[in-house]
Amino acid sequence: MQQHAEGPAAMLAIGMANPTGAVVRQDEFADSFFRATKSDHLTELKEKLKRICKNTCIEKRHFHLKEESVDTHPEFLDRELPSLNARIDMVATAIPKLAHSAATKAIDEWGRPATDITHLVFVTFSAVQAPSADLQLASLLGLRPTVCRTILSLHGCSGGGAALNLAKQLAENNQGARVLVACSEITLISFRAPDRNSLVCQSLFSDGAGAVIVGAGPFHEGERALFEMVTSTQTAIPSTEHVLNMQVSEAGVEFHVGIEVPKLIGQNIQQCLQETFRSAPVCSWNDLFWAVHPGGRAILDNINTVLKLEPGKLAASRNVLREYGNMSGATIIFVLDELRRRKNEEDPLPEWGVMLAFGPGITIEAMDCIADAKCRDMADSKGKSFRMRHCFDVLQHLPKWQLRETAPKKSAMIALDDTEDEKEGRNNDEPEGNKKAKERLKLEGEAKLLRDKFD
Ligand SMILES: CC(C)(COP(=O)(O)OP(=O)(O)OC[C@H]1O[C@@H](n2cnc3c(N)ncnc32)[C@H](O)[C@@H]1OP(=O)(O)O)[C@@H](O)C(=O)NCCC(=O)NCCSC(=O)CC(=O)O
Repeated sequence: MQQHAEGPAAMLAIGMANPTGAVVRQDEFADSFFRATKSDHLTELKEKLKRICKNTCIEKRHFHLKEESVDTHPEFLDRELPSLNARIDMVATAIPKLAHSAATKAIDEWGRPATDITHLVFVTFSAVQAPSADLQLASLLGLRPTVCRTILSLHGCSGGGAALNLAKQLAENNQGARVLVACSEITLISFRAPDRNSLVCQSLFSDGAGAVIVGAGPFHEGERALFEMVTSTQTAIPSTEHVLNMQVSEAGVEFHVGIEVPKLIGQNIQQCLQETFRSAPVCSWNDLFWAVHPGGRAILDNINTVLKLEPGKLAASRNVLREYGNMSGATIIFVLDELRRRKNEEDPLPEWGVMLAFGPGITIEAMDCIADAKCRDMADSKGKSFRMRHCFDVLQHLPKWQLRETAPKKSAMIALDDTEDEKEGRNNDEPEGNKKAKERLKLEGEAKLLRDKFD
């Protein structure tokens, strides 16, 4: 395998799945949950959960665990009883099976054999044994025995973002690599009886799996770039480890979600985005499409307010929250799927956008992405002409002072279109050094023209 691929990685196919165990309407959740956990006598807690559920903007959630199965596991309801082994036994087959449903859909859409997958990045917070669900998934899908597997555990809701980030690095640094990202989350590992601190988690979390095929050029005939993955960053908000975390104990996995999570994300999101878009500044956040992990309604509301987003900008996230709840790391893949379906509808999506996921730490995974019809058949266009046009679009809208600061740097990173090379009589056999020097001269010329226009 050669070291580097051609150009940035792209998401080539997406698949999702939910367990068939139970679909619970949010307005019936408190009754069902208190009945299953034999907690109906805790009337105050139940009323509070009902109030919280009303404000989540969730309509229904999918679960692997059926209400009647709780009866056979009294240890799930009593913190003093060890329950980790029973939980692990139950999720050991369910997690890879759910991942398999999502991955099969992604592979079908991709249209190539599963044996062409070179890397598997598996995400789950239920992986507390080895070998784990990643090996089972590889076997269920019939992947090659040489497939390079990595499992990301306990990344919580940022797991999907972290896996896509890693898949981008793998695809870009290994020519010909095709990476399967699979996130499979089942809340059974953390299911427990209600208490004051866990009500918010109980009102939000649900089960689901998402899968994405990631690859970089050269692309095979028929491969389409749904989202080109441009720049990714991971930011830990300092001193917030105590605010959002997960603990594994004999009683299963316990989430701690502090009340200050939405506020902290709101306070730090601008700075995080500025880092992601450092080499390609954005005129207005409203120029982008948004794929945001819907951790909770209040998180989306805060992001909306802080970034002054127009109504509807977070519609894909809100829709996924409404239909499925918070499926932890898998949720961001559902949001990306929702967006790619929207981009085919009448109201076109902006070409450039950002994906955001949040997890323990508090960690923010961010990636700027390009969703554009012209990039879809990258086997022909390699997406280069789009990036060039896009960068100059951005430059044209920058204020004068920012243009002066940015234009030379910006232009230096723009790749030239092959067809432009041909038009100007450039020859592919020309020495690399000559070609680069000519590119630089041309780009500097174009940047100067733009600067002159604004001066
Ligand atoms: C849950 C909500 C929809 C509830 O909406 P409301 O409009 O009712 O909000 P509210 O603030 O008035 O809260 C209602 C009641 O819940 C309590 N409350 C709110 N958040 C709480 C929390 N995190 N822990 C404990 N209690 C909490 C409030 O004190 C209040 O109690 P009282 O009524 O007694 O005054 C919203 O608060 C929300 O979206 N919060 C964000 C949830 C979040 O942090 N999600 C991230 C999940 S973790 C994730 O996504 C990443 C990961 O897992 O890694």
